[in-house]
Amino acid sequence: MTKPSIHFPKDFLWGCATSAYQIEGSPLADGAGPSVWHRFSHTPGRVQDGDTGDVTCDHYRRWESDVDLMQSLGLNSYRFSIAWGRVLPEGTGRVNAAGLDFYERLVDRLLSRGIQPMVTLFHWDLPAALDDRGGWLNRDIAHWFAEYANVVFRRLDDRVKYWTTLNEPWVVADGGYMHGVLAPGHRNIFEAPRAAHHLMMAHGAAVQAYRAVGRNQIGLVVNIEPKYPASQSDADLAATRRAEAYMNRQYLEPALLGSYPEELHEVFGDACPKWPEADLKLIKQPIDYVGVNYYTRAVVRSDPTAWPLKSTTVKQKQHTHMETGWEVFPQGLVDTLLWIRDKYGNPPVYITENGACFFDPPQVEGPVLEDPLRVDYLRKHITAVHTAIQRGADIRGYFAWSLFDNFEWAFGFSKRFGLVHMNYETLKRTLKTSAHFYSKVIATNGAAL
Ligand SMILES: OC[C@@H]1[C@@H](O)[C@H](O)[C@@H](O)c2[nH]c(CCc3ccccc3)c[n+]21
Repeated sequence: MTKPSIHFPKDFLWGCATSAYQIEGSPLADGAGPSVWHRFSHTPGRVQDGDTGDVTCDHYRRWESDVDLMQSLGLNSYRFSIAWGRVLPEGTGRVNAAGLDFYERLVDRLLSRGIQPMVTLFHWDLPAALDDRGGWLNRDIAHWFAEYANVVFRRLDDRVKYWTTLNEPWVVADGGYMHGVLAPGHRNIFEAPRAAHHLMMAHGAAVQAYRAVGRNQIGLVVNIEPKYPASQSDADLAATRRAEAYMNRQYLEPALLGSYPEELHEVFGDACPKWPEADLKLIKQPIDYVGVNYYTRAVVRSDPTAWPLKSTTVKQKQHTHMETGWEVFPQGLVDTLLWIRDKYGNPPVYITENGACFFDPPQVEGPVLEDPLRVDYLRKHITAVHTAIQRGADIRGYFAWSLFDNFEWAFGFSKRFGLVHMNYETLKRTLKTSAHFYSKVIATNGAAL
């Protein structure tokens, strides 16, 4: 039987995603202020092998040829983030013209090559000067973030059609304040829900500010990892509900519904704050789309000794090279997209990140580097997106994570997610077979799957 031909919607966005601290390098160039990730990566023991974002892909200096590479792949869109500290070195107040100019030139070159920018305002690299004032633990950060957002909206909204306020507030709150494995490295269950709440207030304040000056689309990007119970026991079912509330609903529901899931009381216990209704009204500003970052699923088992969720995830069969062994599970993406369709009124969705790191085979030099496992991963997950579209989910774009191998936060350069290989000594970019595969998928709007 011939394979049914796959086609995506006519104006579907096909892109790659990156973030400022992970690819730019030159973190203090041209008047930029340091971020919490500059400090964190320069703190011994925080990042594997002592890696930092000082150079990484050197995109801050190679951006012109990098945009040309994106064009050669046939991308019609590119998701990147703006480093807050390049624009406002102290986080508020003084604007650093050179920083804003860099992003304006990048946007102009993307548009000249037929590539739509999707711009993230915050992808974890908070200005260190604001962390010194309490950072995400200070309620004033909602105003600080809206001030920064306004500076960028006023300069670029005539050319940027797709804005994102925050990338993955869950990772910032869980990694940066609950477990302390990401910047700013706090391990405190009383801080985590407050950081989470202030992140969402900042999101709301920026969306509210956008409605006064912006004419395009703005949304929130969340990481969703669907949770499946390891058994049908009451304990495993309850643990799965807690895990789903803590990661997948804690941010989506205040943004879309104006309320927090009840299960958070079980997670945070007496650390669970009570928030004024006005806060939730601010957070629930109407947004134009939901950005979903999907990588894997979690099979959840109750574990009363595990902090703070009293649950653990059960390792599955085929998984990627991520330390936690992220399972390759494309059905989880279908389930996630249909869950959003059904539970939140079928909002417009972009898959703002999807990808995998594998132990790619030993890299021999040459025009193309073989990465068959990544090709298989992308094929299965892009097919999953198509399945969800056929079943009525309103999916409008897909961004592969990532364009380049890059700085993978606390894992440093040890994890490679790129469709394009990065040689960190020579900074040579080399396409992998996954880049060629993705180019064909884009050129045929999905038919080449
Ligand atoms: O780890 C790969 C990428 C990062 O490089 C991006 O900066 C970040 O946006 C991003 N988020 C996720 C998923 C977050 C997650 C972490 C832990 C467990 C489940 C999901 C994966 N990634």
